Parts: sequence; structure tokens; C-alpha cells
Amino acid sequence: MEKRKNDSKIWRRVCGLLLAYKKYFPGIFICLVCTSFMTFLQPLVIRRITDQGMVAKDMECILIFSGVLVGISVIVQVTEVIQTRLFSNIHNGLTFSLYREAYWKMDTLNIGYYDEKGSAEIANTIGSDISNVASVADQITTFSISSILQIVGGIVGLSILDWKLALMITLLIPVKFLVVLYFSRKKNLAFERLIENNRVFFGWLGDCINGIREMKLWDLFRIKNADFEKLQGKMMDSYRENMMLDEYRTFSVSMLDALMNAALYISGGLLIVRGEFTIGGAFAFMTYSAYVVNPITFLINIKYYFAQIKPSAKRFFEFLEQPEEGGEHAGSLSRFDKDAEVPVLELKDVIFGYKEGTPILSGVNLTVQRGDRIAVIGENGSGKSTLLDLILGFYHPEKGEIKFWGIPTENLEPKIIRNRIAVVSQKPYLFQGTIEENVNIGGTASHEDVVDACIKSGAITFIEKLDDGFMQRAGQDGAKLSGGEKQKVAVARAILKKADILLLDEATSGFDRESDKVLMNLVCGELKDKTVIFITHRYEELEGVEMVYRLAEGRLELMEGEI
Ligand SMILES: Nc1ncnc2c1ncn2[C@@H]1O[C@H](COP(=O)(O)OP(=O)(O)OP(=O)(O)O)[C@@H](O)[C@H]1O
Repeated sequence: MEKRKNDSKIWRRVCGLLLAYKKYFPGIFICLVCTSFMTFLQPLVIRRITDQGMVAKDMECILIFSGVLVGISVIVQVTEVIQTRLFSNIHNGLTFSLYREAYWKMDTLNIGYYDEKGSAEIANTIGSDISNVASVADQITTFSISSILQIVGGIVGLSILDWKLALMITLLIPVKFLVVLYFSRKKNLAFERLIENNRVFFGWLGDCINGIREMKLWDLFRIKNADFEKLQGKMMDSYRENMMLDEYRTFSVSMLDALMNAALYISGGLLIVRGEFTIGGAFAFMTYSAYVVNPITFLINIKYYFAQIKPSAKRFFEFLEQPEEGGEHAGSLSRFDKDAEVPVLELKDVIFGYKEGTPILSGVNLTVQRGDRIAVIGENGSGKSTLLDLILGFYHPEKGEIKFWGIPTENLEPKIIRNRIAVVSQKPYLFQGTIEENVNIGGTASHEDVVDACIKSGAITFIEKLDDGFMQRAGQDGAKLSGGEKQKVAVARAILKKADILLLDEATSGFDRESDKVLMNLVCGELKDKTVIFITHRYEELEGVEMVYRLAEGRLELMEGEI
């Protein structure tokens, strides 16, 4: 019962998506009525050619009605071209809007979602789900409407010819329905298994590609081959299961059709033998029967086709319903009073853990005034990056409060906080594009400002040596640059942001001594009115820092004297 309710909810939502394109419906409907009417006329014209042309040896009649047949075909084909055009508009519009929804969902999605799934897995899942959901707009829908019109035309045609035989055809419908119902239930489950096996395989493959260096260094292609074969085997089994189901369904339905056709030929033949039917009438009868039987098969099969759309639609809608960043913590204030005489950042009794009952931070207090330069040190796994993620609003305290310029984060839009903070992490991400594009990541700075930021970060030294300078492409995640060079690009990016708060999370771990000094001079000189928070293991970096906190046992302690 519950399942049926959920299913109908999924279908209502899919239909709702289609309704956005209702402006195309009248055009499609006119095309369908036109093609259906033309195909209805066809058997009557053929009967005329056979009975009044061929049998009566009337050549003029044959020529005229052959011309009519060609005319009908032209009209049908032209209408179908228009119809395909209208349908491609719906298909493209639907695909675009689903991708757009997924794209913006990725922006608001809780960061924890990305900890669980790899990029290849997410991209593959979204791509295959959207393509399956959008297929709802394809010819299936056209067929279902044109099928109804064809059936109506067929029944009218059959009744004109012989109502008893027409009745015989209708007896086949419930039998076909039961056969297809049986297969569509199986298909639903088989397709769910297929998309799940696909997801697992692409998650695994993406993991191998991300760790390609380790794969080569540890000869993991050989070691992981067993996993590859197992996952591929599961995928192949699922493909085979789905293909065989399709085949068994087609086989069963075709057998029923073959039996029905045999029955029609025998009864039609008997009527001709008895002189109750003309040959042209028999042809027309067979064609009209096909008009009724084939579309009914198709209509019944829609259940089968939809059985493979539903699992994807379900998974896609579940993705769209994933918890949003901020969730109930997100406020709507989009401004700070930056001149207020209050601390820039305050953490009060902040408690946080990734799992309930295992806190990483258990009562953190911190007050940072404008222009402060503080450092947070601590052992591996003590929670320094977690603290940064809480400040950046990627996670939210279980208890306690974080305030920016005196305003609790719950009252602020999550993005507004990040707009005020520039972060340089230990492993900054560089996008595929040029060095200039990676520094000017917001896309609004002038080339002169980019050069200036690179001089300040020290990046200019290596950029000047590159063949293409600022136009050099960085490669996948800056693969063409060294670790320290990537960090210098990231520092230049942060300088260009002109943010009020600078968070440097092991930002200079790849810097040489000289570059370290350049950055410290910058922080203590030109950027001295900025608030800077260092997260570091390298105590020599702490020269220009006024306060050093140690994070241990989930708490922050201010260090006095020697570190
Ligand atoms: N996304 C996550 N989900 C679950 N646990 C996590 C997650 N990120 C970190 N942890 C755990 O939280 C603890 C603190 O991690 P965190 O990265 O904040 O430490 P850190 O002080 O920055 O360490 P390091 O100096 O090694 O960078 C670790 O025990 C880690 O296993």
C-alpha cells in the first residue's frame, strides 16, 4: 500500500515535470490527429484499389488511388517531422531543467554527502538518472496518445467491416495485459539492480582513477583485478537479466499476436470462401485489426517501459531531497555591520562530532578581534580542520554558538560568511584552465590585479618561467604544477578576494624558506588590518603571530610563553 502510494507520488512528480512544456501539447495533438486520420484512410484506399481497381480491371481507378496513397504518405511523414521537432523541444527542455536542478542542488548539498560518494559515482548516477527520466518525454508519450487515436480509428473501421470479428480481437487484450504486468514487475526490480550495480562500479572506477599514482606505484591494477571482475560480472549479469527479460516479454507477446493473427486469417478466409467478404475487405480488415492490436500491445507495454524509468526517477528525486547545507541552521540575514565594535569571530562552548556520542570538539571557546593574527596548533586528528569547517559553515555545532561580527551563524545566509573569508588549504584544488583563470577564480579581477596578487604570493617567480606564463594550463587539479606552486596560486587567489578573514590551513607546507618569509612579511605588512587564522604544525611560521592556541582533547587552550 505504502509502496503504491510512493509510486504514484513519483509518477505525479514526473508528470508535473512534463506539464512545464504544455505549450507544445496542442501542436503535438494536432499532428497526432492528422497522422491518425491519414492512417485510418489508408486501408479504405487500399480496399478501393484492390476491389474496384485490380479485381474490376479499372486502370484509371488504380492510378488515381495510388496517387492518393502517395499523398497520404507525404502528409504522414511531414507531420511526423514536425512532431519529432516538438518532442525534441520537450526532451531537451526537460533534460536541461533536470541538470540545472541537479547542478544547483550540488551547491546547496550538505558537504557530508561528498565525503561518502566519489565524483565519478555522483556524475554517473546523475547522468544516467536524468537520461532515463527524460526518456519519458520520448516517443513513448507520442505513441500512447497516437495509439489511443489509432485504436479508435481501428474500431470504427472494424465495425464498418464486421463487428463479430472485432469482438474476437478485444478478447486478446486482458490476456496480453496479464503477461505484460508479470514482466513489468520483474523489470522494475531488474532495472533497480542494474542502476545500483552501475553506481557501485563507477564509484569504484572513479576511486581507481583518483588514486592512479598509488594504483601504479603499488601495482594495484593487478591486485584489484579481482574486484574489477567481480563488479563487472555483476554489471554484466544485470545487463543480461534486463536484456533477457525484454526478449521473453517480446517473445510472449509476439506468440499471442501470432495466434491471434492465425485466428483472424482463418475466420477472414472462411468469410471470403462463403462470399460474405471481398478480398479488399479482408485486407482492410487485417490492417484495421493491426491498428487495434498493435497499439493496445504498446499501451500495455508502457507499464513495462515505465518500470525502467521509475527506479531512476526515485533515485533522482531522493538526490534532490538530500539534506541542504545549513538546513534548519540557515538564516536569511545577508549583511554584517563590519564597523560594529564587536569581535570579528566568536566561538562559545562549541561542541561537535561527526557521529553522535563521539565529540571531536567538546566545548571550544575563541574570540578573534579585527586585525588579530592567531594560530591554532594541535596533533594530527585533534580537530583543527574540523574547527575550520565549522567556522566556514560546512558543519554546524551540536551545541554552542558561532558568531560573526556579533551575529549568530543561524541568522546568516551560509554563503555570506564564506564571501568574507579567504581560505588557503594544504591541498588547494586547481580547476582545468589557465593559471590566470585559477588565480582570478571569481572572474572579476583585471590582469594587472592578478599579476599584483601573484607578485605578493611569490607565484610570479615560477609563472614567469612557464612557456605560456599566465596562459599556461594547470592540468587536472594543477597536475602540471608542484605542490608549493599550487599553494602559491591559491595564496594569490586568496589575496585577490580581499576578504576580511584569511584562513591558512597548512597553507605554506609546500613553501621553501624564502617563500615563507615573503608570505609572513605580507601578512604582517600589507595585510595587517586583516584577521588571519593559521592552522599549522610548523612552529617557525608563528613569528608574526600574536596568539597561539593549542587544540587538544577537544578544547582550545591559549599558549603562554614558549611553544
Ligand atoms: N568527514 C568526516 N567524517 C567523519 N570523521 C571525520 C571527518 N573528517 C575528520 N574526521 C575525524 O575527525 C577527527 C579530526 O579530524 P581533523 O581533520 O579535524 O583533524 P586535524 O587536527 O585537522 O588533523 P591533521 O593535523 O592531521 O590535519 C579525526 O579523528 C578524523 O578521523
